[in-house]
Amino acid sequence: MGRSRAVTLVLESVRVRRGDAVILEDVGATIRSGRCTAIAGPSGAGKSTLLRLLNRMLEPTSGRVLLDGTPLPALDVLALRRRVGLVAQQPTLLTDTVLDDLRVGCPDLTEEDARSLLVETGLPPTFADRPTAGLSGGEAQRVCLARTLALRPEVLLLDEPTSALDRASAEAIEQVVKDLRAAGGTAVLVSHDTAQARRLADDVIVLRAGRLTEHGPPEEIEYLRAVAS
Ligand SMILES: Nc1ncnc2c1ncn2[C@@H]1O[C@H](COP(=O)(O)OP(=O)(O)OP(=O)(O)O)[C@@H](O)[C@H]1O
Repeated sequence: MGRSRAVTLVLESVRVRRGDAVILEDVGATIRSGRCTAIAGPSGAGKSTLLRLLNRMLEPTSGRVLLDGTPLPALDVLALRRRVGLVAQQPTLLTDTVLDDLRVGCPDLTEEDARSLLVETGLPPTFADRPTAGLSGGEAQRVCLARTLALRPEVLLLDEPTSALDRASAEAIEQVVKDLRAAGGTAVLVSHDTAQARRLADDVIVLRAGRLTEHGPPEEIEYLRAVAS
């Protein structure tokens, strides 16, 4: 499935507050098009928060996020979320069967395409017929990934996509990221798995306590050396 084109996301002095708590402070970064960027850092550093800013699941308290130079609030939010698809750590399934779920944003998706999207994410094609109730966390997350891929996003945002998976299933997800990149798409991946970040990422952003402390190619990132997995 081809994706239309790669896009660049820019964060400008982004700050996120929740009550008195500062979750992100003065974060500035350019997420390059056609690349895979991994967001790394300790638990609670603000990684998921940063990811959610990139398709307006969350608004910054101050600062801006731009897509190809346009501030996100100037774009239609549903169109934005089709272009910049987020697969959350806690997946939400919306309908009764997997096939219906894959068709939520894409009603014309053929059964054949639905089954091949499932295979892409490491699930058997027969999964299309399964009820969504009772899926495991890892299965539900992969159905959400397949649902997002059905929209052919230009940017794929993945929050810990393999933390609940065995090695073979995780490899399927890593292949999805590689294929997207090979097709010119952009991926942003939150991962605690530093070996995975080294395998997949062209660029790594490190957050610590809400601040961006490192940004560059994996071989230059001290955090990946310090926290080897
Ligand atoms: N709605 C909220 N209200 C208050 N604090 C919040 C809220 N959402 C997130 N936080 C806090 O913001 C901080 C960053 O959360 P976030 O989920 O972005 O971290 P993370 O780096 O993705 O963590 P993990 O690796 O554990 O998933 C955490 O301390 C979290 O408790």
